[in-house]
Amino acid sequence: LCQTKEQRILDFVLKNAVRGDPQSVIDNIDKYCSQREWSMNVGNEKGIILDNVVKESNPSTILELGTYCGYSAVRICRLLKPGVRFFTVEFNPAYAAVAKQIIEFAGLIDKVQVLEGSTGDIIPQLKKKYEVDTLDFVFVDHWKDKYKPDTQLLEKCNLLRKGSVVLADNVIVPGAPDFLEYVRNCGKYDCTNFPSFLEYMDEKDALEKAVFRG
Ligand SMILES: O=C(NCCCOCn1ccc2cnccc21)c1cc(-c2ccc(F)cc2)cc(O)c1O
Ligand SMILES: [Mg+2]
Repeated sequence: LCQTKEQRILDFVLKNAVRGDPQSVIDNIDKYCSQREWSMNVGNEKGIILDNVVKESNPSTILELGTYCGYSAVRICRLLKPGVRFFTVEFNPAYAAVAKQIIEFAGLIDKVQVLEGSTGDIIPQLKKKYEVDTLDFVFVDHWKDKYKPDTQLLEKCNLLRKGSVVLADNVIVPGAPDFLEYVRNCGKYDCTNFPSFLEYMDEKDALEKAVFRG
């Protein structure tokens, strides 16, 4: 019996999507969350912007902060060439469990490492424990008050290089005002705002792209 919304989303995907077909996984999560139960996936409108930024960055090492059910992990990884590494950090073990099953069903689990824990603990481990040199692309989609401190932590840990792309969800709703002020005014990033809509709603939201100047 599916007790949680996340388990119901997983169940819908397992029943209705095509195993090994990432697009059908994406389409079915969007179908369930627009018709039955709203949930905080980046969604299709912002997802198309995410796709375009990923394609133009052509990244080899990617970090995602906030896995949730794995929707954006599937969206990003379906576009990546073989041999790239995708790390995604999830705080909530129940979300991580659902995400792993959805990523596996999509056929992308070999590219993905789901790291369970807090960004504050995991980011400082990336170089030594996970053999990361620098990150080409970071998708920021976790607690909105951690966007700024975690971006500063990425800098402090020397995980960003000239041209590293930091793409942040929800900079309008729920909003990340201190993050926006920081990346736009600290002088270390070239920023672009992409107006869009909150997933499955008519409310305005936006993504912010901040390219590290090195
Ligand atoms: O809250 C949101 N996301 C964050 C989840 C927890 O993240 C916690 N978390 C995940 C890894 C991780 C690692 N370390 C610490 C905390 C860590 C979020 C919320 C909304 C939203 C919009 C309108 C509403 F009326 C209500 C909610 C929309 C979104 O797109 C979101 O992404
Ligand atoms: Mg979000």
